[in-house]
Amino acid sequence: MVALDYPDAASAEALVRSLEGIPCYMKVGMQLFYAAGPSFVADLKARGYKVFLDLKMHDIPNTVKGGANSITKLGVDVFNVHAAGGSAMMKAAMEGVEAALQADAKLQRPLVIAVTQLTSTSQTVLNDEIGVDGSVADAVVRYAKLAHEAGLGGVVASPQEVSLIKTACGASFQTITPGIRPAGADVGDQSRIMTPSEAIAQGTDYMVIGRPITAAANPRQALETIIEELV
Ligand SMILES: O=C(O)c1cc(=O)[nH]c(=O)n1[C@@H]1O[C@H](COP(=O)(O)O)[C@@H](O)[C@H]1O
Repeated sequence: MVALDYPDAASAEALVRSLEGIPCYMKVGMQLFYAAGPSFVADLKARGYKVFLDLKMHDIPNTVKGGANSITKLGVDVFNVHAAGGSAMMKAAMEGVEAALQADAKLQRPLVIAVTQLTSTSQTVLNDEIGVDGSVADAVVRYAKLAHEAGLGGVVASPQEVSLIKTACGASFQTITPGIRPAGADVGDQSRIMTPSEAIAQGTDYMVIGRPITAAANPRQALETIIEELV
């Protein structure tokens, strides 16, 4: 999943074109969605791309239900909420999806996933700033179980936690992992990272990769190199 973290549709479109023909999901996050809106998503879908709409909803259940309803009508393949919103909020998201599907049989069912602990969150930040005791891994697994029980299809976590999540929630519970950094790549603001091949070895279902591709001098070559190293 390629993170299209760009300020406008034109720059994102240039990246999409440069990757033409390589099978990957396009992830539209808040920077691009707030600037380019639903029409950019609709355009990607019309051209046959799989789309992960990463808006990380976290609000009261009724508001998230409405948000999930609107997102489902956009026809995206994957979208996310924050597990920290709790079980009622996550169940409300699923209700919003169901209502949209019942109203329009032509809509596809999106995979709804929950963000556990952001991959930028370190052990120190979790304990000393956020004030959550215990290990990051324990906090991630707790959120994963909550999301699983609420009926979601998977979670966003670091590849470091994939095997623990699969053990706790089952092999078919999907893991979507950012925090991917090829050896020697700039870590930036990420904290819990792994290389693409390490993430695959952990059993991740989807890798989310942004700057290692988008900030490269030749993004297509950067993605092809990552893929070549995996096969
Ligand atoms: O939900 C996400 O996609 C997400 C969750 C998380 O915990 N960490 C995380 O980095 N992301 C997103 O994944 C992408 C990672 O981008 P890079 O760090 O540039 O590879 C960004 O678009 C983030 O918004």
